[in-house]
Amino acid sequence: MKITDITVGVVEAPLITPFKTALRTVEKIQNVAIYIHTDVGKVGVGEAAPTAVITGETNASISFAITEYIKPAIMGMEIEDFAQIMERIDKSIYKNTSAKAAVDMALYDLLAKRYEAPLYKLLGGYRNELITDITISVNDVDEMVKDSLAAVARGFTILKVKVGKDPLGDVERVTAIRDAVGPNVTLRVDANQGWTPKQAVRIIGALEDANTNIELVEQPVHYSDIEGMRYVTANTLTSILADESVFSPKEAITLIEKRAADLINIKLMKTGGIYQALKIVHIAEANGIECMVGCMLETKISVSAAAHFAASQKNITMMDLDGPLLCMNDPMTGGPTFDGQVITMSSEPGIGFSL
Ligand SMILES: C[C@H](N)C(=O)N[C@@H](CCC(=O)O)C(=O)O
Ligand SMILES: [Mg+2]
Repeated sequence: MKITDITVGVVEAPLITPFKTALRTVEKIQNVAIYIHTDVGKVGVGEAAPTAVITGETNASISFAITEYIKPAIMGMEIEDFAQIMERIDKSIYKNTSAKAAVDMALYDLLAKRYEAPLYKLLGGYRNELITDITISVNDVDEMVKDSLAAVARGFTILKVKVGKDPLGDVERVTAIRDAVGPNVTLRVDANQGWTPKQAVRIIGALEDANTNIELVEQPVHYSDIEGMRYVTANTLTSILADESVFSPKEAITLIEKRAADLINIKLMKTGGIYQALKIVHIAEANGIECMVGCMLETKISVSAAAHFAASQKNITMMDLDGPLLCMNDPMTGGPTFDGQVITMSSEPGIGFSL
């Protein structure tokens, strides 16, 4: 199966409510969709999210990287020569991980279609159902409590609570949410780099003293402050999850060697796709570190690819794949179903979309 063309388009979805973190506020998803065409008429589909504050990429940079660098490097290649294609993509341009991720997932879509298997089965097929958390945007306490109660009423049992924008109010935010939702809801806290190491130890300690029973705290400090991550991990009892600090397998090795986190959040937009993500999950597994699979503000196209990856591996024990649940409309038919917190894998070949 030969690659004959790669075309780039746009995928848009207004969000149900504004998405707010310590890093940014977004009201509408505007991502890049890509289609890889082949000589046998099969088409692979992928998506890239321009998360400039995390990956440094924009819509324009993603489209340019794909059409001017990645596409020329792999045009005409046979899908079956998969590792060679991946090597060419890696060498075609430095970083640009979301652009690479879109191409990588479209190629995996084609590879699985070639062998007539659902992608998650081809990758390892560990489970066929996933439970995702849902994000509670950072806002005033009352609004976050209201949003948390609404999510619980919709059946969500795991909330990912965004903090870090106003550190002085964060203990009150999380404590109020715990009081409102009761003890049976799992709370994850994501500071998106918003705290200093000392603030993080103080805030997490206060949450521990208040018996808020937080499952984990994600990326408490600046992504480049690995010593700060180590300090927070060493000085708190709550599990610390690295997100923005880990893009590549090498960064995962450094983080693990320095004991700078207890857990790793893998996102295809950070790794450059499934091929590199598999390396991170295996490095982590060999070191006894469990992984989450997360997403950026992404629609069902790329979150479905992430779901296939997450379903395939035993060592992926946490899912933050709520992108499609935050969108007003669904751009695709077919693929995994997103029904409340339950994501169910489908038996269609590839990622599963009807194109
Ligand atoms: C959408 C997901 N739940 C999430 O929070 N992802 C990121 C932030 C992504 C973004 O700003 O687009 C995270 O930090 O985990
Ligand atoms: Mg995060």
